[in-house]
Amino acid sequence: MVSFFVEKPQTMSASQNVFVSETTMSSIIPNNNNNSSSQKLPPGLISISKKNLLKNIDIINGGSGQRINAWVDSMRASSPTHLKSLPSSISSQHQLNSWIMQHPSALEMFDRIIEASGGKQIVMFLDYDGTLSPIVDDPDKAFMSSKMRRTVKKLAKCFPTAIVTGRCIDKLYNFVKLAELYYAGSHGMDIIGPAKGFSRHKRVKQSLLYQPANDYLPMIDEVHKQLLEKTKSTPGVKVENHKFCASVHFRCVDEKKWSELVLQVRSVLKKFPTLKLTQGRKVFEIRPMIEWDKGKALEFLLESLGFGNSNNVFPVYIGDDRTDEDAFKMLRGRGEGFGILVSKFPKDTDASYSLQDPSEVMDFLRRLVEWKQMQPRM
Ligand SMILES: O=P(O)(O)OC[C@H]1O[C@H](O[C@H]2O[C@H](CO)[C@@H](O)[C@H](O)[C@H]2O)[C@H](O)[C@@H](O)[C@@H]1O
Repeated sequence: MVSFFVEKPQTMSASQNVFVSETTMSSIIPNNNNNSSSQKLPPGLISISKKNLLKNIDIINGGSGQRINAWVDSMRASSPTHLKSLPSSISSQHQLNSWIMQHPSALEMFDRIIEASGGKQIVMFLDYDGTLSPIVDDPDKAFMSSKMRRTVKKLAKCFPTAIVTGRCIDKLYNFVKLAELYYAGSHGMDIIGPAKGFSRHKRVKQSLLYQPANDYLPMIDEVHKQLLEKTKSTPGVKVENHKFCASVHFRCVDEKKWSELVLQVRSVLKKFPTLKLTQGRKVFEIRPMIEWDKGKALEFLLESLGFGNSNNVFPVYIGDDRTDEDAFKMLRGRGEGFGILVSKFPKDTDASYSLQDPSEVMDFLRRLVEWKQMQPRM
């Protein structure tokens, strides 16, 4: 259930408090909150196989120690560098090589990628944390290097470029400071287009494109407040308000305290049945239970750019996180463009290529800029 390499991203529903493996969805859980046993899936409601439902039934009924352990296992698995999450067989060079063969380096395959784009309009989608900036302990210090900023600025001159992130746009903009980009903050629930004016230091007014979770604003404020209060006794925890979602970081929480943290988070979420919980890199993400994610944001942006029904577009999405898988999957489904996973470790992914870290991301973006600048102007 929790092996990092074989499972798709997991979602924990706040309303039902069950683990849901998105790979095994088959039948639909009746919505306990409205006593409906209808088989119709309301927007945002998740489905789960009967087998998994039975397996997780004790969570619905209050949860046992065993289930709390499942949460903790999943927290361990959220970091591929965590030794306990690495099945021993994966450590073999053979397995590693075979993963790399399936997800070759986007740098090494650069020429083939350009060939595949076949003269179509390349549109760039970039995740922020772990993609444009290195992962650090303090989320408030996840600075982007000036070299990376200059590279992204040049990239945006060559191709429409968007940053798609779990962070809220204001916090993200403080790091990126590029008014010429599209931004999809709060996991794509806050989308804005490039500003007309430019300012390096101040966020100038940008055109608002889309906010599908507007109704949830007061609820996110409230859940953020309650999470802060509830978790304050746990050393190292960090709770962030990202406007349309909230994050509870456990990167700096002693592993011995993880089950305590799970209980704290769960006790708050029980009161918010229309919020769901997903997991990123050593972080719980609390999000509205609506059918919207980074993949939907990508699709929305392509449509806004005029490529809704066009086959003359080649979107490239670069990201490192479980939440980026929604965008990778969307691209696979559309059959155009592809995803690039930023990871040094094998992961189950819908991305086609890989890059090891943000410095390789920068090299790849630079090569794209150089290639574009060498093309004859149309
Ligand atoms: O979609 P992203 O741009 O990748 O944002 C996802 C989360 O990123 C941040 O957390 C991650 O980066 C932190 C700084 O390096 C790190 O300390 C943390 O462990 C990572 O999970 C951000 O703080 C979260 O709120 C975002 O949801």
